[in-house]
Amino acid sequence: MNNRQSVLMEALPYIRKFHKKTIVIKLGGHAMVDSAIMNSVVQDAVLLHYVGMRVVLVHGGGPEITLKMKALGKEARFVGGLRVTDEETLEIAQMVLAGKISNMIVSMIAKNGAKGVGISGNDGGLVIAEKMPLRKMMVGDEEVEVDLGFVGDVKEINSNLLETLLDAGYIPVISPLALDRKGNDLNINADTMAGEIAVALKAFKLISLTDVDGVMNKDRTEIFHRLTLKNVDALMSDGTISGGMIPKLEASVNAVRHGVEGAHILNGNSEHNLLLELFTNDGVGTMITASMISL
Ligand SMILES: Nc1ncnc2c1ncn2[C@@H]1O[C@H](COP(=O)(O)OP(=O)(O)O)[C@@H](O)[C@H]1O
Ligand SMILES: CC(=O)N[C@@H](CCC(=O)OP(=O)(O)O)C(=O)O
Repeated sequence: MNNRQSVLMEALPYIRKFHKKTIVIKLGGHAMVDSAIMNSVVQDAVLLHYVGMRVVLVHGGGPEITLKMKALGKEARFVGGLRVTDEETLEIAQMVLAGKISNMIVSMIAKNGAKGVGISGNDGGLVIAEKMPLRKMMVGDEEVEVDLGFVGDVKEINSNLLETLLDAGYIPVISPLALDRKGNDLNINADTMAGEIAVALKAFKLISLTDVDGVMNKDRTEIFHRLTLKNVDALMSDGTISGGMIPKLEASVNAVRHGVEGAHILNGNSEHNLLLELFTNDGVGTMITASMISL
């Protein structure tokens, strides 16, 4: 077999295993800074769709929201990886996420020959959230409680709308926004949203595309290719994990704990990493599973 033949043959068992399985792919804002690279991610997603997977995209857009805030003279503040969201910030997030990024992804899907449908958690009662309770954080030596504002905790997912779209052959593109039970708007972390959606859809995989090669050790010299829930727990408590990696790993752990077979974190800035992670024996990023089983 030549090289090209062996690459295709290596993919075959995976293509067979993933056929008709649901895969939730989270496109992180940091992996969407270059439109050529983003197009390659969308191409991969369309390929997965055409080899028979049920593909759901959840997008972020944190860096772009921060840019828009700066342009309007507002400073962005994060607590535990979550954006402190006042009314004006919420409006900016809605404009950037649902108004711009979602549309852009749907157009890219169309250019690559499939049909995307852009929705947010607000649509059809997809995601019901509740304003997050006060969060504790350390300021110097002192623990203070911070109100994150219009930031939501996901309480309920009604996946009927998604199942209907998937059954009809569409690729849903979901913005991380939701309503509470009274219809008030909330900003949701995109990783949290993707994890909850993966659980509700009983997805086989949750893949998070970001701007680092995977989960790394404390001095960021090495990546962990395989982690169990126990390993993640240890990394979370020894300070190895910080910033935006916190909600990413919390979402991965939540998904795997509730039946998703594997949560993957990989670099979306390297072209076609998604295909390499799914269809090669070694993969490229970090795979989190309940225990050390081979998938
Ligand atoms: N142990 C770790 N390994 C890798 N990245 C980490 C780790 N701890 C914190 N991070 C940070 O998490 C970031 C990814 O999260 P985030 O910025 O929210 O990305 P995205 O916008 O793609 O969701 C990385 O750029 C890195 O700075
Ligand atoms: C509450 C909260 O933090 N919401 C996020 C939503 C976007 C997001 O999560 O984007 P990334 O995946 O690119 O980080 C925010 O406002 O930035």
